[in-house]
Amino acid sequence: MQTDGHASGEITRITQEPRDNIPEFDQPRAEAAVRELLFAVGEDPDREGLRDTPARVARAYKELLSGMRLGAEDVLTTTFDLGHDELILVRDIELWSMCEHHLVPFTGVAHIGYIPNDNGRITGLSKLARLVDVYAKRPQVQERLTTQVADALMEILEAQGAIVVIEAEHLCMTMRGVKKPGAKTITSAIRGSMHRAATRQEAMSLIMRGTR
Ligand SMILES: Nc1nc2c(ncn2[C@@H]2O[C@H](COP(=O)(O)OP(=O)(O)OP(=O)(O)O)[C@@H](O)[C@H]2O)c(=O)[nH]1
Ligand SMILES: [Zn+2]
Repeated sequence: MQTDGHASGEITRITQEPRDNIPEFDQPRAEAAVRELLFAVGEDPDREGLRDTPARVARAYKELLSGMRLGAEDVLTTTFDLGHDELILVRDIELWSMCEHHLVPFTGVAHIGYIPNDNGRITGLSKLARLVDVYAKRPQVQERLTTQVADALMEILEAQGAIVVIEAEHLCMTMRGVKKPGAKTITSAIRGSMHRAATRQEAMSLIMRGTR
C-alpha cells in the first residue's frame, strides 16, 4: 500500500500522484463560500464595495492553488544532454505558498541544487523555479513542499543527488496568532549522493553565501 511517509531516503512516487481525481475548480461553489464567509463575519456581501468580491476571491484562489492540477513532469520537460554531471544550484528562487492550516501565505526563497545523472541529463534553469511553483501553489506545509521538490528532481530527472533548502516567513505567525514578524523557518531535504559530506558542504556553502 502506498503511504505518505518520508522516511530518510524514501522517494515519494511523484508520477503516481492521483491528480486525475482532483475535480475542476468549482467557481460558483467558491463564490458561494466566500459570500457565506462575508455573512459569517458580519459583513453585507451585497454592499457596493463587496459586490464583486466573492467572484474575485474565487478567481484568486484558483490561481493561488493552481499547482494542485499540475505535476513535476509538466514542467521538467526540457532536458539537455550536456554531459555535465556536477553540482547545479539555483539560489534565491522567490516563493509564495499557502499554509494549509490557516489558508494565509507563507513566503520566502528556495535554493535548489542537484547533481545530474551520469548521462548528464539536465533541465532548463527556469524549470527549477517552475517546479517550486507546482508544489507551492497548493495548500501546503513547508516541510512537504521541501521534500516534494527534492523527490521530483530525483524521480523525474533521475538525478544522482539533490538538495533543497527553503527559508520562509509564515504570515500565520506574523499577522495573527503568536505575532512574531521576522521569524524564519528553514527546512532542508537531501537526497542521494548529496549525502556525501564534501558534496553537501559545497552545496551548503554556495547556499549560505547569499544569506544575510
Ligand atoms: N510544521 C509546520 N507547521 C506549520 C506550518 N504552517 C503553519 N504551521 C503551524 O501549524 C500550527 C497549527 O496549530 P493549531 O494549534 O492547530 O492552530 P492555531 O490555534 O491557529 O495555532 P497558533 O498559530 O499558535 O495560534 C501552528 O503552530 C502553526 O504555526 C508549516 O508549514 N509547517
Ligand atoms: Zn498557518
